Amino acid sequence: MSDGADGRKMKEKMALRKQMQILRRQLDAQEKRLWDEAIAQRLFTLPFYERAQTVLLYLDFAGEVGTDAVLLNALQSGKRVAAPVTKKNEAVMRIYPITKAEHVCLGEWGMREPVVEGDPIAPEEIDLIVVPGLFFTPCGDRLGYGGGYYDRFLQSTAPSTVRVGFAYDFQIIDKLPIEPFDLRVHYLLTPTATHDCYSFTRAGNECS
Ligand SMILES: Nc1nc2c(c(=O)[nH]1)N(C=O)[C@@H](CNc1ccc(C(=O)N[C@@H](CCC(=O)O)C(=O)O)cc1)CN2
Ligand SMILES: Nc1ncnc2c1ncn2[C@@H]1O[C@H](COP(=O)(O)OP(=O)(O)OP(=O)(O)O)[C@@H](O)[C@H]1O
Repeated sequence: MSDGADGRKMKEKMALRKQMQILRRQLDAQEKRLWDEAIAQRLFTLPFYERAQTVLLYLDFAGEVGTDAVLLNALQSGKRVAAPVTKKNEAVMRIYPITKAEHVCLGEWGMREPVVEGDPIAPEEIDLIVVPGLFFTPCGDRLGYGGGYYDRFLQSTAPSTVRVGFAYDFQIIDKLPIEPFDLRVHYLLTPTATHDCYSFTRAGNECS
């Protein structure tokens, strides 16, 4: 019986992923730049960004909300900036520093990754994580590509680590199929709104 319910959930997630991958690829380049800038400006005004010393960013691809402006701002502000490195045959996501915006290469999944130099950064050292997602709810639930990379990685971060999602307004929906291991984002930033999802990240707080 539970197999049937799990199967339905998986199918629902796959359909949502397909839908968003198509939608995002149709974005108008100029509109996308304006939206990316608006989201970055929202982040820059938030006290947890100012306080963060180590920031984990995803390096955007395939219509994801752009993070390059955040990368530059964080480097200029003297923060330690890092991004994930993933291998197709490995379930773990490793985090490496980016000291210069140009120190980026293409990884196995076709996404930009930091050029690996020295040791990875331990998950507990990260103050702020900008988490990628295809869909979010206003309560901070998230649907990613389905690799489970972020779900697993977030379990190993410190309780004080702030998770923030970046999304275009059309990526926000009321409800998402979620799993027991899913961790919500604490804040969700869109070009038009800053959602404070903190109260929903505590156990037992239902998203209505
Ligand atoms: N920018 C960015 N970096 C990231 C992630 C992400 O979501 N965004 N990840 C988050 O976990 C990790 C990589 N995870 C991945 C999980 C699945 C697929 C995947 O299925 N790719 C499809 C193509 C998708 C498309 O073109 O839109 C494929 O290769 O067929 C790729 C990467 C780490 N780095
Ligand atoms: N904490 C975890 N422990 C063990 N397995 C996990 C964990 N998190 C995710 N997984 C595995 O990863 C698979 C994908 O999870 P899910 O569909 O939630 O991905 P996602 O959140 O869309 O992707 P991502 O986290 O990469 O952005 C799940 O089927 C599950 O088996």
